[in-house]
Amino acid sequence: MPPLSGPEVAKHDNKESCWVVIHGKVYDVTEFLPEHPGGMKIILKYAGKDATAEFEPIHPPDTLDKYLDKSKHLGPVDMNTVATVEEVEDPDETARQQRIKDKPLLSQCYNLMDFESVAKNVMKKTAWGYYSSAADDEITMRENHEAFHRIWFRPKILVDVKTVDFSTTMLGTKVNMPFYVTATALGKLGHPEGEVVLTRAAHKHNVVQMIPTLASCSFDEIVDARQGDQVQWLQLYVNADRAITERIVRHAEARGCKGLFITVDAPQLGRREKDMRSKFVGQGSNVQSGQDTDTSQGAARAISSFIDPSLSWADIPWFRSITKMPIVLKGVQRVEDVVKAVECGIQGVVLSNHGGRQLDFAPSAVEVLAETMPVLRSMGLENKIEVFVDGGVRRATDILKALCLGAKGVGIGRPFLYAMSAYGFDGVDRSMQLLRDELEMGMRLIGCTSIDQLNPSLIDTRNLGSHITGVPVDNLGHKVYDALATPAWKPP
Ligand SMILES: Cc1cc2c(cc1C)[n+](S(=O)(=O)[O-])c1c(=O)[nH]c(=O)nc-1n2C[C@H](O)[C@H](O)[C@H](O)COP(=O)(O)O
Repeated sequence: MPPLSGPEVAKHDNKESCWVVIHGKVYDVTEFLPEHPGGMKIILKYAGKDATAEFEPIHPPDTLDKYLDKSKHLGPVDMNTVATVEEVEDPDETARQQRIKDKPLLSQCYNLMDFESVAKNVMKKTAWGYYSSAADDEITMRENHEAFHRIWFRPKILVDVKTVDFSTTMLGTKVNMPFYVTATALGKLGHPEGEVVLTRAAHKHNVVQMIPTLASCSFDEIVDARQGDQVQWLQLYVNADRAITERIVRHAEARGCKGLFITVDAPQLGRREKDMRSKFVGQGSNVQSGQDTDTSQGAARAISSFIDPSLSWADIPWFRSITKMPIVLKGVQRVEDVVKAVECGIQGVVLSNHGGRQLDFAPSAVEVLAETMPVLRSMGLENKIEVFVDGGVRRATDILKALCLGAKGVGIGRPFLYAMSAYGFDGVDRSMQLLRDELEMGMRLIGCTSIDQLNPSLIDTRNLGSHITGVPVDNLGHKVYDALATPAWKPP
């Protein structure tokens, strides 16, 4: 059968008959329109045209094979005859391209915040809006980082610190540094290759990568990018259709994942206004024409309608029945739930508030950690469960403070996304090298030569719980902090 022609495809450009072109193939998405989590508008914008550029960053390549009935796969099209959506000349985009050309040299990035600063300038609005956004007033996102500033060290002196070793183990895996690449969705919003860039950097530095359910790359692409005995964990959003969840978990175990991290702080994805705004701005033409644009759908809300809000402790035995992987609950926010996790036979928890992207005014992970570890020790449970933290970690001193409090390891999210978005693999590689250098310096200066020497006596947490205490001015953080991304309207 000869390929379809562009004019033929262009006839199907409405709600009654909607065909799109993706990677040179035609798909009839008419019946799917009302089910699209991102709403109908964004598909109809590309009806009868080539939608590849819009589709690619948000959807893993196997999405259509997995979720669109084969009868709707209409076959190849002659791409020379296909209309594209003429993007109106966007002066902002022209200016962004110039900022990319003018960005600092990679060697001029000296810390994780430097990458955030560059990323803010070079990323597309939608990508920056999605990565940098957090819930409501973003108080918890800022508190995550500021809480570390309320912890001070009590360093030891005259310790032979000639040789320092900051390797450790996490869920039985030996890693070179006590942090891992945590799960963050939609990697291709920041870099055309997406999460496999993080896979390569994690391999080079022998740290673990947590594969997100909502990755832009397919799960198998990310696993196939693994090298040697590199270890990966799976982050799971539980689907209301448990058969789909079971299939995902069993496949991850079969592909060699060494941990199942069930995200428990997101029965519904949080309300992230920068994400919503930038999605709104992303449909700028609607704004200019005064058309009503669906602003209820940031990227987050649009891609997460499958998540099951009914997930509960009652589901834990079922999870234990379908996998032998260690199970970790990601997004635990109070010590009572850590104790309950131990009672349920769970191997680990990540104390986390999702980078502030869920419940605003949730406590910082490090504050929950300071509350949790003494209780576990008093109950003789500290060795029954591995406790990880994530959120706001931007310095090796943040990592060392968490380990002194008793954390097994630390997850890092946005910094690696920003490094990837600004400089690709080289950016993530340098960010991990910078953390390595800071870890070595930090261990030496607090007088420790190995991770097992880190303990609560090396820190002063008396102010940790006082949220109104004056904290050192976080100049770097304030400089890059972006309260509004780009407002959907120009203030008068
Ligand atoms: C920055 C970011 C975080 C996301 C994230 C996406 C981005 C862009 N996404 S989200 O779209 O649903 O919100 C996920 C996710 O897929 N699953 C998850 O468990 N955590 C998700 N998180 C939370 C992440 O795993 C860490 O908890 C958080 O990033 C730690 O804070 P920092 O960014 O300050 O390191």
